[in-house]
Amino acid sequence: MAEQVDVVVIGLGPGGEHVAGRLADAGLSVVGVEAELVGGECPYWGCVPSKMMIRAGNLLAEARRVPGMAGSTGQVVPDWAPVAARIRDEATDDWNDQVAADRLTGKGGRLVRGRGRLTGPRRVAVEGGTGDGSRFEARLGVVLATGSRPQIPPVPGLADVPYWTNRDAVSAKEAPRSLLVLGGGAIGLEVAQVYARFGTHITIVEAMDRLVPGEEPEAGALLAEVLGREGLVLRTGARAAGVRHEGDRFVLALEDGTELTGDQLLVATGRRADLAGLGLESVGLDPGGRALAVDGRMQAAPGLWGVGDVTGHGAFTHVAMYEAEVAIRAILGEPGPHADYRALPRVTFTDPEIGAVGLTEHQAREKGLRVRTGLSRVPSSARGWIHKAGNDGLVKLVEDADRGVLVGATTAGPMGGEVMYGLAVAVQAEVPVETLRHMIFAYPTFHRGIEDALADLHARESMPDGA
Ligand SMILES: Cc1cc2nc3c(=O)[nH]c(=O)nc-3n(C[C@H](O)[C@H](O)[C@H](O)COP(=O)(O)OP(=O)(O)OC[C@H]3O[C@@H](n4cnc5c(N)ncnc54)[C@H](O)[C@@H]3O)c2cc1C
Ligand SMILES: NC(=O)c1ccc[n+]([C@@H]2O[C@H](COP(=O)([O-])OP(=O)(O)OC[C@H]3O[C@@H](n4cnc5c(N)ncnc54)[C@H](O)[C@@H]3O)[C@@H](O)[C@H]2O)c1
Repeated sequence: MAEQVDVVVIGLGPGGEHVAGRLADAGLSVVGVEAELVGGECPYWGCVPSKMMIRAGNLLAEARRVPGMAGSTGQVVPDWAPVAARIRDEATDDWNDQVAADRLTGKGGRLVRGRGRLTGPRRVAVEGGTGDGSRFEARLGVVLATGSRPQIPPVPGLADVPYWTNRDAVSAKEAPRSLLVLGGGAIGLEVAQVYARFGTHITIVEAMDRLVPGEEPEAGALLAEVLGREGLVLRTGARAAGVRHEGDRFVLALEDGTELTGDQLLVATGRRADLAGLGLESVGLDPGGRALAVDGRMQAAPGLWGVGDVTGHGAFTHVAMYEAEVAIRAILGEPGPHADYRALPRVTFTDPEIGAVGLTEHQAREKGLRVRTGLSRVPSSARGWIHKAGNDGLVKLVEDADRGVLVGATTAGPMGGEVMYGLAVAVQAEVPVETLRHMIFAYPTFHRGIEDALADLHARESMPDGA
């Protein structure tokens, strides 16, 4: 017999936990089903521990910038032990989710441990865990918030070697002597730069012709220059032909015949939703898709919603939380806008940070917009010049020239992610570029680079093609 409840949430990462907690708070009877840890990837193996690592790596880099700027530091001696200890004790409670589980039950939600699967419209079965065999019928419906998992490329031999994913990279007890990194995107670059700062010899292999290929080419070029200066070996436009594990070493063969070796191999080649096993076919949906298709209110089918990485709108905690809010409103029957991704912000927390919002120049041109861009460099700004060591960065603006509004922007540099915020407002609210150009920008902030980029944009207005 299926137990009657109001809502079942399958997967309690940032998106699912938020939906379950808010709906329980609102007085609904809510069951949250979780196969691993309540809280999901972000707090235990993603955002939080990786940003603790980055904080530590950045401290080392700043200390190394002292000579010539503020005296001498003697020698900075990196030690991974306090980083690993912070991640174990402060971030993850040694990968124990009791605090998060109590947070949900404290709001009146019920936690069922196990793997959830749809068995029909508004029906869920749980397998494994302490909830094994439970059956639920959800009066209002089911929310799928099952996240994503690493996408492992079909490189010959890869499946047979003990490669690292993000989970191993954030839970390592010591920094490896050398690390091969497959993938020059967000995870690969954040992790690679940290470990390099702790003395690990890094080689990054990226299939596309530049780093962070989803972002502006100027951002990729900037990171390549900085990381190269810091001693990381970069192989862009390189395809892996095979992997083997010999003794304790990984050997990564590239298509051009080069063989790279390392003590560890991190595979960071993207993440994707795993729809198989969720029982989507029982509600007439395709379990073979790349992501769960949802409408503007996060609805995938009558009585079925999806939030977070599973929807494929951008694998970010802030997207999961945003989509959770949209779904919560839909389930509670509250008014509010549909999901809107025009000003989707993202930050790659390398040093320099790469902040970005909305469309890149390429994406804007692909959409058929008449595009004009403006660029400024952080070292040429007053604050960048004062900052000196570690001042690499740029601001790039992408304007829809016909409408006179920004549709995208990139802010790379010290605190690049924070500098992006004002531009996110401009993209979201469609603030006219003319209005932005006549604002007062505080002196000498990093965000004054936006004023310089706006001036560059204006200067290009008189050019023949406006580009
Ligand atoms: C190394 C790394 C760094 C990151 N850094 C950032 C960052 O700085 N900023 C940022 O915004 N994002 C970052 N992300 C991305 C972020 O972690 C994810 O976007 C976010 O966790 C997605 O939340 P979610 O709720 O969709 O899913 P997840 O966090 O993936 O959680 C899904 C949950 O569902 C559970 N589950 C899956 N299937 C079932 C099932 N059938 N039954 C029951 N439970 C199930 C899983 O066990 C998991 O707990 C990072 C990711 C990684 C890997
Ligand atoms: N700061 C953040 O917000 C943050 C940090 C880490 C992860 N994340 C999220 O997690 C997602 C996954 O991160 P990721 O770095 O794994 O993915 P990614 O999509 O950011 O980067 C993957 C990279 O691997 C490359 N690649 C793919 N196949 C390859 C192959 N066979 N050989 C060599 N290179 C290959 C791709 O061209 C791409 O550059 C991100 O897209 C992001 O949404 C966010």
